[in-house]
Amino acid sequence: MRKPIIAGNWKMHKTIAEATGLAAELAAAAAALDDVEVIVAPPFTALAGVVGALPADSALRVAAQNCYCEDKGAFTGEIAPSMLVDAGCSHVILGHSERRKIFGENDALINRKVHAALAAGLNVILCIGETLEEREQERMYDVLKTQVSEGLKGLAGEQLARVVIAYEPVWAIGTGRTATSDQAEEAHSFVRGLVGGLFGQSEAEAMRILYGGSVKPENIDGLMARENIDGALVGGASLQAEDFIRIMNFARSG
Ligand SMILES: O=C[C@H](O)COP(=O)(O)O
Repeated sequence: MRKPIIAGNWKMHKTIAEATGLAAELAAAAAALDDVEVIVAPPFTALAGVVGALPADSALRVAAQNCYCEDKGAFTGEIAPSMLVDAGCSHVILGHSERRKIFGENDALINRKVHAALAAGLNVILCIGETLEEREQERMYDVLKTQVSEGLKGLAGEQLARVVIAYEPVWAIGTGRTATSDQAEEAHSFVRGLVGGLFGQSEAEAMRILYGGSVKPENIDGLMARENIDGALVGGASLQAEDFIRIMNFARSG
């Protein structure tokens, strides 16, 4: 039985005060849910503040939205995985489609980041997903296959256990156009099969695969009801406590 994960990606939103306030509200709600793992990903500037505002035994975990693949050095503007650990993060999101598209990150760089993050002791949420054009050209399976095999390249089984995959069809992100639960289940089942082929059946069965793309309180239960959907990576609806708490609660009952 895979424990569901509900993760909120706050992207480039929230001051330190706003982030710590929201995190405190979410932590109180997460404390009542021992059957769902809840993660929030504030912007870099708010990470230490959010961690510091949480009780020591908080059920709410904190992720960064990105990191670099080196531990230190002359990399102006970048953040090392060890710095995220120092700030109190347990997770890092890597390979988000906004990083791929806007900042030109490719699978090779993302794979280096995955290795560096795991080596520093972080858990990784690896994002994958096809664009609308790739789907319409029936290249979706090829794209997912490349992103999974290149993103996870060279990992050992112990490392894979600290990786979560987030399937986020790019056409569903921030558009209000959620993938149907059939579309999402089809992609998740394909991704689980890929992981099985690369690492083995039991590793694939243990892997949590999250869906992301316009997840809301109104559609989370239909998604969570599907066999291969183990939670959600939520953008817009994670920015206010009420919606995100509703999503967390649906994930429990789903
Ligand atoms: O990381 C989260 C995704 O990009 C989904 O964002 P969204 O829920 O605003 O569509």
